[in-house]
Amino acid sequence: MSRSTSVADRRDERDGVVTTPKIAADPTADVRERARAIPEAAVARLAVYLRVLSGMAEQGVTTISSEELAGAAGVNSAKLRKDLSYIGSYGTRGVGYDVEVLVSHIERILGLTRKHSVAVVGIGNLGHALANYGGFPSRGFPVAALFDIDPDLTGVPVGGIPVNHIDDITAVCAEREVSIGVIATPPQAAQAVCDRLVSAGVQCILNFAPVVLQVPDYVEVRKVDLAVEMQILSFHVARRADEAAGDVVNGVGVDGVVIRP
Ligand SMILES: NC(=O)c1ccc[n+]([C@@H]2O[C@H](COP(=O)([O-])OP(=O)(O)OC[C@H]3O[C@@H](n4cnc5c(N)ncnc54)[C@H](O)[C@@H]3O)[C@@H](O)[C@H]2O)c1
Repeated sequence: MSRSTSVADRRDERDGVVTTPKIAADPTADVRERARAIPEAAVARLAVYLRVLSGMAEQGVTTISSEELAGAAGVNSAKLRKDLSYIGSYGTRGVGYDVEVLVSHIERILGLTRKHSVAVVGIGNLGHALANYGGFPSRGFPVAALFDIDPDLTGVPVGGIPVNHIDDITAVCAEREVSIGVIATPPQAAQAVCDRLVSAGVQCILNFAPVVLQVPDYVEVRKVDLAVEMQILSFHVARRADEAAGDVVNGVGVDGVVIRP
């Protein structure tokens, strides 16, 4: 009995809905179809669920309720159930989700069934930290190549990998089958580095430099900006303070207690 389809079938029975299970002739086409329909924010949350579930699997946990998983991932359980419905995982009432099955569903949707070799370009403060971080390989992203323009860094091992000169980027990326390029150069060098990565056949770019990159349509770019994250935090703190002040003005204390004049 296939665990994933039986879980979905049981949900249909529970809800009194009779459906003919859709069996895709090509199972990978089904995964691609589902993946296209998932909102971007849900994709980010799926990655968080995967991290939590992988940690639980390592501790020997075999099933988990939506409330437990939602709590550990920091979302509410309605949102979690909605997110997991995008990938066709519904869980079983009273039992929850099979951790192993859910991990493999999410991995398939996120395209993690094969490894993605990573190249880091710009081996300064940030590049050193990324190259030395041991957490990427275990999650399917081995760091395979490092590049810098500084000739003094060429050949110097960082995190066990010798730095290559940026001029060798095409040959090294092809040889090591790099599929993700991480840009950790100063902003003024980032576009040229991006162009070189794209010419070398890299179609996924993670950009840490504070600059908007121009890329062809077939290239995916994600920008990481910790300052923006902090600005968002600051916005939420300010809004909460404004709301609390407004409540006091309107005669309601922060804990919902009515304040009498
Ligand atoms: N996104 C974030 O939250 C975040 C946080 C910290 C830093 N940054 C950004 O990351 C980048 C790196 O910061 P850092 O502190 O590590 O800088 P850094 O000056 O320590 O290192 C930059 C490295 O890039 C190399 N470099 C310069 N031009 C290059 C080129 N054309 N090709 C290859 N390598 C080249 C330099 O030789 C140097 O080793 C900056 O753009 C910075 O603004 C972003």
